[in-house]
Amino acid sequence: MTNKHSAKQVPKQTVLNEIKAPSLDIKDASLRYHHSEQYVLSSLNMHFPAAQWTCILGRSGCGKSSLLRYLANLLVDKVTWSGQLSTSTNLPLQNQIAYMAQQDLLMPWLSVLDNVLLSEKLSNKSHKTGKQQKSLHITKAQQLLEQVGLSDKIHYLPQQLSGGMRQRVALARTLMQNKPVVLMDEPFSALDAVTRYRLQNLAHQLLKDKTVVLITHDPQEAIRLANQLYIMQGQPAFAESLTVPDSQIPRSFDTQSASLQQQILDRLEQDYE
Ligand SMILES: Nc1ncnc2c1ncn2[C@@H]1O[C@H](COP(=O)(O)OP(=O)(O)OP(=O)(O)O)[C@@H](O)[C@H]1O
Repeated sequence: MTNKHSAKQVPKQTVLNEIKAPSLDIKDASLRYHHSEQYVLSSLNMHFPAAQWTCILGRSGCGKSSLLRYLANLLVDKVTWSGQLSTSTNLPLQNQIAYMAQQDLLMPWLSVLDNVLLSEKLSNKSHKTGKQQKSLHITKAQQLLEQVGLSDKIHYLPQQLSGGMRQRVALARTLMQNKPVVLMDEPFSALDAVTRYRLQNLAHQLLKDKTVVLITHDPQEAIRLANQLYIMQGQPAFAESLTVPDSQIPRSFDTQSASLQQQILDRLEQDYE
């Protein structure tokens, strides 16, 4: 077991996208932003099973993004964290993670294609990549853009796209990274219902072997995709696990999922009282 973002070095030759997806465990954790007296998270216990989808729901402002950003190593020097964060592999977590933020974070001066290729380009700067490898990356990026329905927009700049299209570019960029752990913060929120439905299916198919943590405000989305479902509630927030139906994912809506949806809404409503 490895403790959180440990300084252990990954061997240079290690190809991260070939690493088996790890499970993640959080034990009795708390998180507080520096310059704030309030804890955002407290007594947090969560288990993200290897190669499965964990969905997290919770009232706006309860700390879901803070948790994901901490896991993505984006809150260094900004928060005080206590508690245990461990993974089932002996590798630093930060090298295993692809993170898709709530805002698409696309580079405005880069084309859609170059935005999707960005992480490859950055890593190519440190590891020399041959022409053949580069052209494989471009083909893969084009395929992903086709799968998210943007093959006719690959040379557009982000400002020429709608919010939902930008979200699809961000999804393609996340898939392109091919990391064993994928953290997604409301990845489908700006999409129309049918595009959302299709991209949920696509993401599920393409992220089959990954450990996925997905934040959503949509109970139906969580029910469709979750192997494991948490509701974060309280202030500071803790996480409660809810049992999901033992059915194939992505789930179709049936009486069992309707009853889970009611349970989720009841829990969420309680948190506003
Ligand atoms: N950089 C920061 N410094 C101080 N406090 C912060 C910072 N970022 C977030 N917070 C506070 O942490 C709490 C949790 O915010 P967070 O964005 O994690 O919530 P959330 O559950 O993701 O909300 P939403 O569903 O609206 O995205 C909020 O009270 C917020 O004001």
